[in-house]
Amino acid sequence: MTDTSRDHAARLDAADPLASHRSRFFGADGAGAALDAPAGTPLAYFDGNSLGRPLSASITRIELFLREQWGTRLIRGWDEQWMELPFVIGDDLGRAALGAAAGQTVIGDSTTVLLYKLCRAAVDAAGPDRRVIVVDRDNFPTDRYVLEGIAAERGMTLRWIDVDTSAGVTAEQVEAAVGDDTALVVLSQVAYRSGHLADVPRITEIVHAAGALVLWDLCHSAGAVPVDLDAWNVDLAVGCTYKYLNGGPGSPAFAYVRRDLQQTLAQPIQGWMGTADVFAMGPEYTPAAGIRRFISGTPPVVGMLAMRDTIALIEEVGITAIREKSIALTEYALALSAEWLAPLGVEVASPTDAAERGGHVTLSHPAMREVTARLWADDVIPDYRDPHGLRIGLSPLSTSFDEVWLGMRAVRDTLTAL
Ligand SMILES: Cc1ncc(COP(=O)(O)O)c(C=O)c1O
Ligand SMILES: Nc1c(O)cccc1C(=O)C[C@H](N)C(=O)O
Repeated sequence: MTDTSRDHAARLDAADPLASHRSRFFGADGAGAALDAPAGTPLAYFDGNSLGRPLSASITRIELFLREQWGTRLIRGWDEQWMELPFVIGDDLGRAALGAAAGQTVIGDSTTVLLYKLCRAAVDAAGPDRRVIVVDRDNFPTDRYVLEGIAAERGMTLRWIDVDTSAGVTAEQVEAAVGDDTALVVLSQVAYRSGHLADVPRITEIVHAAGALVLWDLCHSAGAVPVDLDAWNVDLAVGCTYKYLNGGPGSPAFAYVRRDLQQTLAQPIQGWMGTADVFAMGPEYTPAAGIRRFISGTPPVVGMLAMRDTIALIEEVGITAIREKSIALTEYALALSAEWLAPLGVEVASPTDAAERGGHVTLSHPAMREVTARLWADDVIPDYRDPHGLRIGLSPLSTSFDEVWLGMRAVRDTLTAL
């Protein structure tokens, strides 16, 4: 039996070693609704896995940038520091949250565009007998669509792994899907619908044993679950920065390319910023050595600023402590669901074992689309994903147990009132 009282949520917050970090996020101080937040600030925000809250430090950072960097240094800023930002921030992110040594992570483009660039480069580097790309049917739409496009462009075949929407891809399924015809496998570490956490090291090993490359989509993992790309011998990875990294709407994505692959991969969008000598402006494209070759055009500098504060915070707190809080939050949401929502017919559409779950949980009921619309009207913000899924994203650094309690109570009351 879970203690469903609000006092219990307060006790969990009091015992939470990460609780103080919540007040560093704009509009999220205190427990539950922020006392001094602008009108319309959510009572409970369960969508940090779609768009994270801003850190107050980022508001200051962006304002200062406008005044002291763009406004003052103007074009000189490129030489002084902006040109290197994709690599400087990439290295910071790699160190703080991806287990990636310097020189392998870059910030730029959207996840969709980086995914295209790396997947095209990977399949073009495969031998002529490797004409198959393996992907799961429940991978995020952009991953599936990008691969459909690449397969059509390159005359390749997609091999689909069937996955239940409340589960995720297993090592056994990947083992059965790969072979000596496989060029590339593309999977998400945390499934966007169910929150299933894939066994990245084991699956990576299986793909390598078949002689193929693997790309991991880390959109729903970076900043919420431990990632150890170098130690796991991952080939390629991409991910969003506007979710658990709080980079802001449309902030540029990150790409990881293992060092020893960088010289052999040719990415398809050959732009001047990826060349060996950008301002030589030579007659033809000569790719830069190293990770620079994976960028194409001018770095989106303003969009890269806010994520710096979260990356610094992750480094300060440590991803292990963040994961512990994340597990405690999802366990608490599931416990409240068992007490309050299961009797109303709600089912859990996420792994119940915390070791197999990322930072969000999905609760299923035929009325969830309608419930989500009503919750939004009441400033309680989860999101809805077919079929029937209320997705509850619990960003570990900015979410309190009291916020979970308030939001889950609102779900219960909304469902009851239908
Ligand atoms: C798992 C996953 N992959 C890819 C994307 C696409 O990212 P973007 O729209 O920034 O290209 C998202 C989010 O939108 C996502 O959740
Ligand atoms: N990128 C988004 C957007 O521009 C609008 C609304 C939602 C998003 C998201 O990121 C959705 C998210 N990737 C998902 O897992 O569903």
